[in-house]
Amino acid sequence: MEFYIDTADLKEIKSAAELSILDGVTTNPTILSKQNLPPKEVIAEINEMVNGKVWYQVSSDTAQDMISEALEMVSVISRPVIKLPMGLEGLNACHALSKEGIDTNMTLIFSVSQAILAAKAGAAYVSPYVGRVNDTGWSGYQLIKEIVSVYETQKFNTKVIGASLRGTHDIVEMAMLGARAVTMPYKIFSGLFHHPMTDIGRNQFNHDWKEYKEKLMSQSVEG
Ligand SMILES: O=C(CO)[C@@H](O)[C@H](O)[C@H](O)[C@H](O)COP(=O)(O)O
Repeated sequence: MEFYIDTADLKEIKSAAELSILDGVTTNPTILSKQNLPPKEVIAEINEMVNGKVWYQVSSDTAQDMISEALEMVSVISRPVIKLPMGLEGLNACHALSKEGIDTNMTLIFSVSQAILAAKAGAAYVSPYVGRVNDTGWSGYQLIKEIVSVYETQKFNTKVIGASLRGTHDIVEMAMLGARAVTMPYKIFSGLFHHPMTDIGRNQFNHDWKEYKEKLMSQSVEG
């Protein structure tokens, strides 16, 4: 299962990149708009910091413009994944870029039919927006389950990446439902390691170990 952080914040990326389990960084126009630098510079900096895939989402309107925008970004990324918004133009651009051997992701996926089209267009990944589906009163988990099942039945190679995830539990659900990848805000990523019982257990072990060593020391002094 691949793990990505969904951010363009360089401090967060630096800290996450220190962990060997990180597979890369995903971005979108909203995430990049929070930075005060031109997108190409931000993406190039992220690429320097990360030993993994860097995802860039095009924001042009036509397939031709999406392809040009993608190729410009690909020039500054070692392992690029180009995100294309679901729709006719996005699908055509996905097909063309995939044929050129560039990894693509169809994003803004809210239905199984969209996921099928993305796979047929050659997308390497599809991003169903789990949290946003849940927000509308439908089940994002059910959507993931159905897409994973259809991909297995049809033997599509496209990987499902759970996006718009809101908590640790979402990551566990994605793993259980068969999503091949997840992307999450830094806050969730850094929280995955922690559990209060782990902290209590570690403190207890450290305390007992210290007492044990002190006891051995005092015995050797007495002896
Ligand atoms: O689609 C991908 C990556 O495949 C993500 O970057 C995706 O854009 C983001 O996870 C979502 O836009 C975040 O959604 P939300 O938390 O704002 O609802």
